Amino acid sequence: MLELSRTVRFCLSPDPGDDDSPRDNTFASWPAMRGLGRYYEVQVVCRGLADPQTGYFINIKEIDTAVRDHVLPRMRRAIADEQAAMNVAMGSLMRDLFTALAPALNHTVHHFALQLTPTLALVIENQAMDTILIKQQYEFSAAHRLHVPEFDDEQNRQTFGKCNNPAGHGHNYRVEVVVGAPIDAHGQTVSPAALDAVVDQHVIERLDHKHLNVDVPEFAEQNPSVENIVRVVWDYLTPGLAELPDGAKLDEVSVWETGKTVCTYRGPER
Ligand SMILES: Nc1nc2c(c(=O)[nH]1)N=C([C@H](O)[C@H](O)COP(=O)(O)OP(=O)(O)OP(=O)(O)O)CN2
Ligand SMILES: [Zn+2]
Repeated sequence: MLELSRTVRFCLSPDPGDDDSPRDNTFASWPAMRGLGRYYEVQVVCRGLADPQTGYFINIKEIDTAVRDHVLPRMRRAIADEQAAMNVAMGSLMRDLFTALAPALNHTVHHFALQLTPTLALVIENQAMDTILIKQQYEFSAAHRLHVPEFDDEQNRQTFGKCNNPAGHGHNYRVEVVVGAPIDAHGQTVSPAALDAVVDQHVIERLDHKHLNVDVPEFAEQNPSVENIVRVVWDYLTPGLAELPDGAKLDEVSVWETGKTVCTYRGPER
């Protein structure tokens, strides 16, 4: 089985006057931005097998067309009224978008993501249509030192190199939290603002602008490596998420230590 992912970018304004723009070279987005329109990105992830002759599982242009024919008009209707757009039932909307898209792509869509801001995406999967995955990214800055007290100086230097510097060093850590949130009877789901508040209180407040080895009790006895940080963040969030509406569950946490290093944790059982 192959998984093919296609990103489609588009800009919307309540007035669809830009529908006649050329459809080629859509990397930047099509329809293009007009004035103070809105920018969106969707990711369609399909699963299947490649045709032995063409090597294609599905032509990416078919995915573009399906998104433009089925997702864009629904999104345009959803934003037509500013007040209604603010209160839209995001769970229902995601389910409607998926249900409209799936037959146009022969039901090969495994999941569909709507990127709402550079840091926030909503995801719906074909086998869990009663749940939305909310993915949000955050950042904190912290200092740390990698050091094992049982090692001698040479062993510490060999193992951790410049990361063993006694005065420590810093990173701008990026954290991505993925929460599975049930869609309620009104089509609503956990709001990103509610998730942000939990992450802020339970994670950012504890780690931001701290020296992890000195200020954070969880790292008094274990190294603040990215592997340990991601598990500590998971543990901080578990009680915090109990404050969200019933049934919201932590699905995945990722921590980037640098642009090149990321560690992901899906809990002790996965
Ligand atoms: N398995 C792990 N290895 C390393 C970790 C870690 O948490 N887990 N952490 C570090 C250090 O924190 C270090 O600060 C990382 O920085 P650096 O080695 O500079 O990483 P870069 O990718 O920025 O390095 P380049 O110099 O650009 O290659 C080390 N290892
Ligand atoms: Zn480091």
